[in-house]
Amino acid sequence: MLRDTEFETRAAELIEAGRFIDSRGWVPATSGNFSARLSDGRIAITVSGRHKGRLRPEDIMLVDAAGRSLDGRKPSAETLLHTGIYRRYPEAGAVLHPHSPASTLLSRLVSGEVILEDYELLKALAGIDTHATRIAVPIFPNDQNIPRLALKIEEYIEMHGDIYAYIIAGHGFYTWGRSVADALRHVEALEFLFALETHMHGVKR
Ligand SMILES: CSCCC(=O)C(=O)COP(=O)(O)O
Ligand SMILES: [Zn+2]
Repeated sequence: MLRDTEFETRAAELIEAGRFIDSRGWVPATSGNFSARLSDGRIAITVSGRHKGRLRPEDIMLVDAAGRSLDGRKPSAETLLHTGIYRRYPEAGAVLHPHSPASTLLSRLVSGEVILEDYELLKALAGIDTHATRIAVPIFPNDQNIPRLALKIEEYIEMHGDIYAYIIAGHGFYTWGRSVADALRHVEALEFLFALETHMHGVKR
């Protein structure tokens, strides 16, 4: 059988990203999910329920652009959030979803949206070249009905324009990038900024 080298390369990148994200404590107890889009439109995504810091090659599977399993296994319960992002952002090559403490806590302190502005680290986000930037990260109420949540997110972007990330309240956040490395840089930068915002809320109280 022919080897699917692009799939294997992306899977290896997702496994490495998972190790890093777990080393920071951002995917505890099997939480989180990761994906990368291949050049033919198929999506490499984590199998549901696996520990994302201890992924093996067999823990990454393939779905089509609509999120249907291509090998009979069960993809992430949140696959439709990944496919929604890929549909909206044709340049996106990877989506990462950590259950990070700062994003989760911040969503308890702030409702509606988190505003990030005047931080040098905003320049870690693709296309931003000055700290004098203001971005809104929307916070959506958590929902066990993933198709409904995906639709809500799609409608928000349709109405408000492009975003870099979104938080699901009491749950975690989603961000993406052209490559796994880009998406991982976004995860790291955003989690740092969410932590600062969380501390600032404590200081202001
Ligand atoms: C134990 S975390 C609950 C499910 C979740 O939010 C998550 O990110 C992991 O689900 P998956 O099906 O992708 O393993
Ligand atoms: Zn989750």
